Amino acid sequence: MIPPGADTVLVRYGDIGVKSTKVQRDMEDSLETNLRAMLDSRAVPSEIDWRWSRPRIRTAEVDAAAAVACDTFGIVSASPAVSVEPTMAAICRALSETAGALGVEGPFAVSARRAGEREAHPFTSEDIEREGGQAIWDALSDPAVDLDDPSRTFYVECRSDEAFVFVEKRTGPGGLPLGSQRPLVALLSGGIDSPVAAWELMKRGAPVIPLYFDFEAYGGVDHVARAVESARTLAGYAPNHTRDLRIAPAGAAAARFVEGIGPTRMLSLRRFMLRVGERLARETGAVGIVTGEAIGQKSSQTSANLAVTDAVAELPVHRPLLTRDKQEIIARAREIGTYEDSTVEAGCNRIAPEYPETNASLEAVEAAEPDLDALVEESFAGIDRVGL
Ligand SMILES: Nc1ncnc2c1ncn2[C@@H]1O[C@H](COP(=O)(O)OP(=O)(O)OP(=O)(O)O)[C@@H](O)[C@H]1O
Repeated sequence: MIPPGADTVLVRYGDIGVKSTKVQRDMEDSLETNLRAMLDSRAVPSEIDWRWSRPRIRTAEVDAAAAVACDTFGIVSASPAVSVEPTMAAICRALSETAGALGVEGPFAVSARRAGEREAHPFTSEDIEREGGQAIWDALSDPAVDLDDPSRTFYVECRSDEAFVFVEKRTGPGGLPLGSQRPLVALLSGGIDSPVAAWELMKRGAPVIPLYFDFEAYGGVDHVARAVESARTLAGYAPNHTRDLRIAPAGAAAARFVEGIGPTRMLSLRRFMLRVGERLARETGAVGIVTGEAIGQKSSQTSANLAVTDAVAELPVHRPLLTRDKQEIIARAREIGTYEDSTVEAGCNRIAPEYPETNASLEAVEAAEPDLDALVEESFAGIDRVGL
């Protein structure tokens, strides 16, 4: 719901606000840079005006700008607003026009916040709520007030230089600005889970370097295309950070594992992927790896098997979906727009053995495993980049 004449999007952040002054300032800089890049990449003409820890986006396209803000990591909520002079008359006029244009089904309430120097305004926030409420009452044909359970709340934010009227707070992702953490390599399969896992780490500020393994003869027909689409959707949240997908050839490794390893095959495959991921991390300055694994979701993801998988890695392996149920992951994938890219089961179905081990020991895996070094080097050397 957009007030008539809306010209500004008010933006709020959460976790950034509890940091020390210096960290907060650095994060605000990153947030502004990222927001600018997001607005530019989605072609929303706008200016960002940063005052009192509260970014304001000035634009004629408030709906589009609010949608962009709500896709920007670090932002908790955004409100399309109309800006007016910080006087009672101007505020009441804006409230009256907003109520007249949008109408109200059921009772309404006014919630006002007056900030800035006391002497800047000869009125309090309670005054705004009372007089503004009267202005709305007069503008409606069948008005009713319910401060505890309104069907619409009219918000007023009054600062010393400007006041804003708005009626909604759209929810953003929250988290921290992208780039406030060191990057991670994201193993991106094009399935449902791994794009969600990568997004969760991006939300906490870590840019990702997406890496897809092409199993060639063992992969599905459109696996590469789906991985590219998932990576492209993720890159849409990170236009100034993620610009390409790395594709590592993995057909030779898959063939070796299929021919030579029985029940522990998938664990060696995961260990191979982690090793290539680590090679890429070291080359790109990334400090860890992200996967979409969740405890017990597949035979390779039992608590015992994850321990064996991790034993091959020196860098930390982040699994933000570790404790999530599939339905929760699907809901998130729909929210962030990666579900459509990944609706066909991807990954390792053609490689999996008939009777996979669910409780492997490191000794058993290592005994069955060929020397990974050469396979890792070959795959790493063949990595290709696809622009997103
Ligand atoms: N082809 C691949 N390229 C890159 N990473 C992969 C690939 N296959 C699997 N992975 C990584 O290993 C994790 C576990 O593999 P699994 O077989 O469960 O994946 P999937 O079901 O194919 O895809 P997803 O986990 O994304 O739904 C994935 O979440 C992903 O991080």
